[in-house]
Amino acid sequence: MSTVEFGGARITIEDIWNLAHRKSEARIAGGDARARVAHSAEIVDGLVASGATVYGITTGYGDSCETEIPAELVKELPIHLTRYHRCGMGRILTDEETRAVLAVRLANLMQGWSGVSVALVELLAAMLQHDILPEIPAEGSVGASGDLTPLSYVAASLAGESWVRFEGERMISAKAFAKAGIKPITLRPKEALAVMNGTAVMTGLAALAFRRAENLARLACRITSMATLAILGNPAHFDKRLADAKPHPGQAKAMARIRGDLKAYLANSEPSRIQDRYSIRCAPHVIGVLEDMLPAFRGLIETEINSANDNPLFDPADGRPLHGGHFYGGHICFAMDGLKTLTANVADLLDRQLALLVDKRYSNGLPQNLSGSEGARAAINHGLKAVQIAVSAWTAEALKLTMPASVFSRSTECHNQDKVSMGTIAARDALRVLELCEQVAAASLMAVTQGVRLRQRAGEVSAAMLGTRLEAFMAEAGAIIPVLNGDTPLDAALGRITTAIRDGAVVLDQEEA
Ligand SMILES: N[C@@H](Cc1ccc(O)cc1)C(=O)O
Repeated sequence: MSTVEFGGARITIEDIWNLAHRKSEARIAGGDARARVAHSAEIVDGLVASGATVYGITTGYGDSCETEIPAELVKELPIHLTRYHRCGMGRILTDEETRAVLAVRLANLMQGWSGVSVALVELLAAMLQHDILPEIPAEGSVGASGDLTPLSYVAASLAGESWVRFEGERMISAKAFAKAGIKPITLRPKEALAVMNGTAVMTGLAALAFRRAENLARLACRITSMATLAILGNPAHFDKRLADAKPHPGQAKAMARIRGDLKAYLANSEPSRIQDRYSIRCAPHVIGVLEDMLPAFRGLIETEINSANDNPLFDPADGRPLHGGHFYGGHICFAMDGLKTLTANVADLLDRQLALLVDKRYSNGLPQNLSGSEGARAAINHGLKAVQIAVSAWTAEALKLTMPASVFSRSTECHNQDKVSMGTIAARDALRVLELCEQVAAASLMAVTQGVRLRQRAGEVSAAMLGTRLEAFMAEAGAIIPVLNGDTPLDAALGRITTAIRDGAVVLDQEEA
């Protein structure tokens, strides 16, 4: 297993993905990184000893920042923060999502600006190593004192309170730690705030959503190539000269992938129509917007991962507390609002392609509903009729969720948090939209594969037209995509294909021709 080192090089989305899927192991870097963290904790110790007034250490939280905490109660303040914030509701984050959240928070705290101890970051790393996963309810964050409520479950579990999942069982974290041979910590001044007052939930979810969107963009190109072949469409729509004439790089990339897939088809066929409908001809223009925005989204997500985003921060140079608002998740919110709109548009594109494929009036000779049934029994078989209806439902649901979350800011917490990001809602929406998009992509994959198979059976697509790349894909995808010659329930197969897409197991050999 590879290692992701925290406190060393910049942490990437791929690092978070690999940790979330247990393909990598977390480790705290030695030397400077630990020293940085230790120094930050010493700054807090010094401030407490000096009797200085520091927000969240010697004051109440949020709007209660003018309440002074009696010196003898300063130590007790942190655990209170973890307790009163544990009012989360909704679904519990999945194992992958929870690991992503832990990993992002670890990356944030390792910056050395947050005043936490080495023991705390080591315990967070140990939770990842032992796979002790706090139960984090998804709802209750406005995304701008960071993710206070969901992260309170992480802070509480570090202190031995609150539920975790460990070795397939649900238990209080202290018990899981004992089983794993590690110890909970007593949260020191500032530590609960440092864990909770930041953007790690939305950012962890965003990292996962990003990877899935990236896969979806590639897959949508392959599905478009297969759909073009299935309707015997015109591969010249993806000509390099067209790409050069309007050179958005992401769009050009999508065009190049499709062109690469259809090289053999272009060389060995005559187009049936001078121009195909937009869902084919403009596919690179839909997928391309997503492709063009992904690098920008990556930049926003990775900057957030590699940032200190709580409050207050402590200047490592002179130990001064810096009171600011870095817990505000506006960048992640916009990335996720954008991502969900762009991915839902891809689902819509695939839904329209499927509408062409199942309809005899538009499919250029494919059987109605792509049914593979022949002879007298064809009358009782309905092919992918219901699958197409379902795809329309999934697409509509995805499109409905594209309402931007960021515009729903509302003043809360006695008007201390009077402008908030709602980034966590945007990230959750994005994941749900992706789930629906992956279902649409699974059904589309099933349909285009069926379409090409039917053409092969009818002798209308030869091996020369298919080319080696699509032939290999047909063989590989064929392992999970059933041949549909008669009506049969397709839910289990769709479930398997969807899971393979979500986990990145549908590997595409794409050449950008
Ligand atoms: N820490 C936030 C506010 C906050 C923290 C905890 C709360 O319960 C409420 C608000 C700030 O810096 O303003």
